[in-house]
Amino acid sequence: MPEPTSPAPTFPMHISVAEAREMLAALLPTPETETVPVGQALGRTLAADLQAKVSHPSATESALDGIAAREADTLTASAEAPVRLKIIGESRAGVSFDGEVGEGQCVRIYTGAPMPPGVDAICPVEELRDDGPEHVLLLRPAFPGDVRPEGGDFRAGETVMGAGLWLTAPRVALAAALGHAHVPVLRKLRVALLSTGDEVIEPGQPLLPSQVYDSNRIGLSAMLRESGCEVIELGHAPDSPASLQAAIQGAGGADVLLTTGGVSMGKYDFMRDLLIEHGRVSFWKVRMRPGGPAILGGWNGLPVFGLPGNPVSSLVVFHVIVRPALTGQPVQSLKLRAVTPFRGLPTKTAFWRGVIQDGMVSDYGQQGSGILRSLSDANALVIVPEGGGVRAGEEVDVVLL
Ligand SMILES: Nc1nc2c(c(=O)[nH]1)N[C@H]1C(S)=C(S)[C@@H](COP(=O)(O)OP(=O)(O)OC[C@H]3O[C@@H](n4cnc5c(N)ncnc54)[C@H](O)[C@@H]3O)O[C@H]1N2
Ligand code: MOO
Repeated sequence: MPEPTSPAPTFPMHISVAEAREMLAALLPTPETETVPVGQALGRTLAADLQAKVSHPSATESALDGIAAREADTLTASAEAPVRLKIIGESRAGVSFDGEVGEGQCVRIYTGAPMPPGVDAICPVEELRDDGPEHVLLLRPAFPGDVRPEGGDFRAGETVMGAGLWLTAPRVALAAALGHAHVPVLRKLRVALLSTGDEVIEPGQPLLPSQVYDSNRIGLSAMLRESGCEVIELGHAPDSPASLQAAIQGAGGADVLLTTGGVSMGKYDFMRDLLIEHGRVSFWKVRMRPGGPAILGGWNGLPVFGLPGNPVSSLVVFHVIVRPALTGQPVQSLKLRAVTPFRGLPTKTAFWRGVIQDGMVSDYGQQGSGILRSLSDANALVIVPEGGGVRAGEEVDVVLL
């Protein structure tokens, strides 16, 4: 049965989630590179490979607080027959011991301190007894394994981080450890955001019958910022072609416009016809639930992605289509055992909300696309492929929310 569109659709319909993601990504510009202080690089995409400017550790060092000795001198040490060594100095992080350690000698050493020449092993303080001011008794042998070799983490000149890497907090720390005060990153994508609908009002205003607070715009704006984007807030437009058109014109300078609402079949859903008349439609409808009515098109060269108005649908479409396209980072899924069954749909991939507990996932229960509290209570999307279905006890693919 063809969809009741007017004129007859000349664009792809009912495409797969992967196709939708690829088509959106293909319309986005490749952003230029800019340089930012490493402390401000969180959530950005690395634009070039990063080489280590230094080695880490910069010298062979101790992993423990104790004494540094020659392993061979300590092999017979035990609680019953301790080995006695002479302390000839101290090496601590930042202040190394310059002399050479000879047979029967040791130095006090602390975690991160360089190993003096001549020693190769560590005995920790827990296994030592003082024997006068200048000697120490070892209750067990010193171990070479408690030494961190120079360059054991990375070596100067080595390429440690690759272009395209998403800069998480640990990766920002690594870039700093490599010696980079500034890092090259892709410019933030500028994403214009518009919510639509006559019934949608700002939180804080009194709610009249049949109105709803604009939660989508707040949630999408937050998710965009989490995804390393610059958000151009276009606010909200009522359901009329003229106001939508005026609002879309306001997206000048953006790399892409995201809208929410007005993409389905209702008399007041204008997004599709507006794009058909004034722009272009790349696809309408994705074989997924929730989120089926999503639309992609263009308006005077500006890519326009219309998310459905239902709050859960807009979140799910953002998670599995928009975010990966904007960030270039794939959707990460893991396999978990299902506690409850999850139904499949014959012609759609289902993304059901789930709750992960004790390493297993169960159905959140209420799967309606308007159940907003599920976005807070659930912590996973359970993916059931088209025509599939999951029985309790089976493994299922899960995306963390
Ligand atoms: N006859 C059909 N009806 C519907 C179909 C269909 O295929 N045939 N698809 C359904 C599906 S699936 C979805 S999803 C929705 C999507 O519809 P729209 O994108 O046109 O969204 P609206 O009708 O504008 O709103 C739907 C719902 O969401 C609330 N909403 C809208 N914007 C916001 C916002 N910014 N913050 C919070 N809540 C919002 C709105 O009040 C409605 O309750 O269509 C189905 N219908
Ligand atoms: O996405 Mo509609 O997304 O099934 O309510």
